[in-house]
Amino acid sequence: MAVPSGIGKAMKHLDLDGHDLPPSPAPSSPNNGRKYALATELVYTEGSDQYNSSSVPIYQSATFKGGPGQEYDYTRSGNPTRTHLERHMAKIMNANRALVVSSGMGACDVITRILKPGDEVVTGDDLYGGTNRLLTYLKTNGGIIVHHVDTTKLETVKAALSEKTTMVLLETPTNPLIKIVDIAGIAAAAHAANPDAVVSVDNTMMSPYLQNPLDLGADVSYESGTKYLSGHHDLMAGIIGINNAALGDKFYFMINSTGCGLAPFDSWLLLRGVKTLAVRMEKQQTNANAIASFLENHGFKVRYPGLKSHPQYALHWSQARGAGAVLSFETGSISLSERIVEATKLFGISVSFGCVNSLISMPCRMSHASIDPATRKERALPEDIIRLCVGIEDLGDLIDDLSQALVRAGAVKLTQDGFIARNPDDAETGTTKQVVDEP
Ligand SMILES: Cc1ncc(COP(=O)(O)O)c(C=O)c1O
Ligand SMILES: N[C@@H](CCSC[C@H](N)C(=O)O)C(=O)O
Repeated sequence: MAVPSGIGKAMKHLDLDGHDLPPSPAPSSPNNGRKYALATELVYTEGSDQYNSSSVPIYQSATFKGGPGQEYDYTRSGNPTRTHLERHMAKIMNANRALVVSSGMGACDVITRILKPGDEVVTGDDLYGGTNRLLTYLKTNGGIIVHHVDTTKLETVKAALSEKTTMVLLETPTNPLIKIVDIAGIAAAAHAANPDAVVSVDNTMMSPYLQNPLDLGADVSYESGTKYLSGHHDLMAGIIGINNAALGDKFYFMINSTGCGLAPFDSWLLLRGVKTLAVRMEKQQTNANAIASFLENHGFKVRYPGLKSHPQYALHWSQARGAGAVLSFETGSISLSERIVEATKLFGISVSFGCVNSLISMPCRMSHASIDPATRKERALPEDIIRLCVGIEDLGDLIDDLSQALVRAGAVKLTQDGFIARNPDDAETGTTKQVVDEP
């Protein structure tokens, strides 16, 4: 079968020792030839096969015949379906090049593999548990110095930066405390401290539909494609977007060397998912906004950048186009939080987010359980925090589900007007402002 026109162009790739490598996906052109609004670009792809197939074929082949000089030889090194996805992702991430790998953590691994013993990393004090786990491993086994600081405070970040800082790793909004980090401010400060510092932003909580870190001065934008990009929790993927060609080549070298490039079928599935990102995200954030207001109006401390009460509301909206669909709130009691989580029906108890169906979780028991309790306490991660990931279901059904769960758990009571009100005096639940249970 002929290689689809428009997919991949042969280019020479040298490995780090200067040897020829099999051809890798070509970087897309600067500015990516974006012609339309983002919602259109998500759907619109150029290049097809000799049959003008509307959906790019799945090149389910490990090898390609032909010998030296051909565009593809082995799927670990490059595959037409993956190339098509990488071109598409580069376009929507405003990147010169995108690389797709087997998971979000795979992307983080590829990026951090450029670190050497003695290098310093500045990162946040609220991070996805898996990212924290990888950084802890690098600190313990790789001789990397990792500074966890409050990245919401530019001065604190500046104090941690130096000419020894080789990487800055940011999340914004952070998972799960939904803290906002000034991408442009930190990128400028990092590059002032060390012009070669690689500023990497984990964009998982926003997706390229809502935020483009490369436009704000980041060197690398990466994310878990397992979340919003795929949208259906049916695949794992990680995406890395870069503008710097040399950095892109280093990352490609790591991907080819370690074999973590995304498989053809998953590449195809992700391409399909990305096409509906705009409609899913719009509906998800409309629902999330309403749910955040509903909870806030009933006395809960809600963390969501769509709420004016968010302490960094203005900063968030200066760098993003929406609030996303993940919010967290506290109840004041671990056992109360557990009862709420167990009482919902539409909100499924599960890790992850960005999916069409709504999810509920207790991060300290689930997504962030790998951060030891002492560190969670030190970093002020509340043990009772509940995270909601809002899907595309009917808003009325979602609010009804949450309402009945809050009532059944004893967190609220129905007033004469039929409204739900907080019930802080409930003796059985003890819903005080303090966390009363031991972790
Ligand atoms: C913010 C964030 N970054 C990265 C990851 C890692 O992604 P993956 O699960 O696809 O490895 C996750 C979740 O797992 C996440 O929540
Ligand atoms: N057992 C997994 C937990 C995955 S958490 C997935 C997602 N990032 C989230 O925040 O929910 C692990 O240990 O990594």
